[in-house]
Amino acid sequence: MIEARDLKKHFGSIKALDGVTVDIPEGITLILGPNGGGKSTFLKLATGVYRPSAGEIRVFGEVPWNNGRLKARFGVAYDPPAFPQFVTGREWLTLFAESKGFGEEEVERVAELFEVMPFIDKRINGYSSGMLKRLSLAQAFVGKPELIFLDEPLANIDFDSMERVIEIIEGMKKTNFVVISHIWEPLIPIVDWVVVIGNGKLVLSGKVEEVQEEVEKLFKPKVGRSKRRGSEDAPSLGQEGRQTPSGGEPLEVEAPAR
Ligand SMILES: Nc1ncnc2c1ncn2[C@@H]1O[C@H](COP(=O)(O)OP(=O)(O)OP(=O)(O)O)[C@@H](O)[C@H]1O
Repeated sequence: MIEARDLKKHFGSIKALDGVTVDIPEGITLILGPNGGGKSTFLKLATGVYRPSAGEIRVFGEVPWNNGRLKARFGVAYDPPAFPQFVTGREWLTLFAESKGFGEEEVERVAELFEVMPFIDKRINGYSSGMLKRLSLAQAFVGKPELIFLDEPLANIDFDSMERVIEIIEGMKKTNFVVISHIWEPLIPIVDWVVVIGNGKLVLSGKVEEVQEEVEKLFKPKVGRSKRRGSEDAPSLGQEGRQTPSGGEPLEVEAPAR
């Protein structure tokens, strides 16, 4: 479905993508990688926002750059979402839907799907990050495109909404998805293919069953309690909210307000 051959995108001296060759099949693909690794750049090359510095990318066999006919087959939610500020969510979605040949009914369908209805008639400049994310998801799904690109669809939304987004993606069997997400673990059960991009290069690409172990090694969060905590040379925690550095006066630590 997506073929990249020695794909490069440079911004001055920054090599955002530095020779990526990868084939992404139909289905649901998850793109993973460290911050600044080149994932969003890859997505913007696939959606025709950027033109490659060198190499080639094809989607459904066609070059996306300057290709309105191909882009009409995509839905895209970028991260962070960008909208005009002084229109309402409904006005924006209506304008967007009309540009794709859809009307108010489709606006309400996607707004209900992502629970945008409670704030759809408010101006976008008053939206929270989660509201902006839900509006951007609704926009990407207008007209049930063949291929939907989602950059961080689970960022800034609450747990219930995350579950809902995952269910919606899973339920759309005829739609292909390319999803960039640092919150990857809840997506693994519904994903077919995984691509890892780091430092502008392809790190791995394969069926989820074949690469899951490697992915876990690379991305399982290592954040946790320090092993030093509680050891003899570490500061000891006494009473709640009170830390005692070795050899010093007790240090008052204000407990967070609940
Ligand atoms: N328009 C741009 N102009 C200049 N540099 C850019 C531009 N877009 C991306 N970059 C740079 O290219 C590199 C790759 O960025 P990219 O946004 O593709 O990474 P990413 O993998 O999506 O990162 P993250 O996980 O942090 O979103 C970074 O060094 C970034 O600063």
